[in-house]
Amino acid sequence: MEILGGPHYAVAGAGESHGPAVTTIIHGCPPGHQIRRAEVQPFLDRRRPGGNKHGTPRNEKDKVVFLSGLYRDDVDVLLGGSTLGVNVDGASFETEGYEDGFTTGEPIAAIVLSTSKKSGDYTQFTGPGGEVRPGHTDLVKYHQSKGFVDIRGGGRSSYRSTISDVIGGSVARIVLQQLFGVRILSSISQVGSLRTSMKLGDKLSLENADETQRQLDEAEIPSIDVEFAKAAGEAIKETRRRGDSLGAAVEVVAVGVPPLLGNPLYQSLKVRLMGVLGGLNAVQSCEIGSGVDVVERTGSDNNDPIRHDGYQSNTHGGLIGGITTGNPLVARVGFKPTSTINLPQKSVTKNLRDIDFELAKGRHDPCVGVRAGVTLESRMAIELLNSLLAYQASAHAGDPINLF
Ligand SMILES: Cc1cc2nc3c(=O)[nH]c(=O)nc-3n(C[C@H](O)[C@H](O)[C@H](O)COP(=O)(O)O)c2cc1C
Ligand SMILES: C=C(O[C@@H]1CC(C(=O)O)=C[C@@H](OP(=O)(O)O)[C@H]1O)C(=O)O
Repeated sequence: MEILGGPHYAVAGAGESHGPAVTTIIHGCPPGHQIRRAEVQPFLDRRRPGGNKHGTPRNEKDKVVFLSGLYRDDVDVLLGGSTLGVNVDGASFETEGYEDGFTTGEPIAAIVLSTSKKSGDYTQFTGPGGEVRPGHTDLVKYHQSKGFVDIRGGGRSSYRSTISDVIGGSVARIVLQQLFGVRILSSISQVGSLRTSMKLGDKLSLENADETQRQLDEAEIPSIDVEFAKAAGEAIKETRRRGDSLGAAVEVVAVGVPPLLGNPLYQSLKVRLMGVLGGLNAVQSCEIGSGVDVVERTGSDNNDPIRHDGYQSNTHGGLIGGITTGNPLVARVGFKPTSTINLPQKSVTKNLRDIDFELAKGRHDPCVGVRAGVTLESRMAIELLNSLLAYQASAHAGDPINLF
């Protein structure tokens, strides 16, 4: 089953890129946490297509409506904002969504409508004679589903599916911030051969998290290095003009992480984080802490010295033995250049006839790293909250369980 996180905090999603909507259900959110729709929306705004001039020209507003799992006695506040309307069999129905309520522990459902589709752009991919984009899922999905596949916009394989990751991750990070002050940010550290001169993991602290997020939001592309962001923006623009695309690397860092979370071996937080970050669309690498740089070091260079008040450096990236140390969790994720490009390529049809492939139409991201950060943060939040709940369920360290 395709579930993100779990078994304690889990996010299920449904919906294809050109379908009517993306639906999300969150299981296992503990009760008593205030969730305001207006606090979740900004995370979706960072993910949405059309939100950054260096992303896809598809422009979705991606407004979220919450349908369940929240409550408060003051129903005017609970219902005071969004509505959801449908027209079926000639009749119209409209109802309120939840705007501001407390989690009840019941499943939280949410919906985001898809309203800016150009499905005609995908006719060249239709049927057994349909063409295959090298690097996208067209060929494998067609054969895996025995031809019964929604080819429009990449269907379920589209980055659009990560709306669910971001809704589930937003609720998780709000809960983690309310409980421990945890903050999770990301910064683009490389575009093509251009690299940043600074690392988010070296800069981010609980004290500067708000200011750092503001800088990231204002930069040309979300990076803490403003000069790099400008140069990278130019490189992306120029590459898109030539019909090509660029790869990128994104750092994702959590601060305020409680220590001792995570299993030690086969379900360790290292396994799970590398899985969810490394498994995101278009990702080809995921490093923790100093990552691949450790290969060239000696133990004496690489070990983080420890004093009574903690680790004095962070090559380990917040995880030892798959368990959090309380240091910032640091990961660096490498993205391939977008596969759908406007240059001629060698390919096949779905029934394996050789063709010279050329894209007829379409709206694509020229560098997927530009919009990827918030989804990496969300996946990290989901895994962290799941580990926290697992710890609370198994550590027998809490208060005695009393009814009266
Ligand atoms: C932020 C983001 C945006 C993306 N946008 C596009 C896009 O516009 N066009 C495209 O062909 N692929 C895009 N992708 C990549 C595809 O979703 C991905 O390559 C595809 O699902 C196949 O998965 P794989 O590359 O992990 O093997 C995007 C990925 C991310 C992370
Ligand atoms: C729709 C989104 O991004 C899409 C991700 C995507 C892909 O192949 O992953 C391909 C493009 O789809 P389309 O051709 O339908 O516009 C992007 O625009 C989104 O992020 O919500």
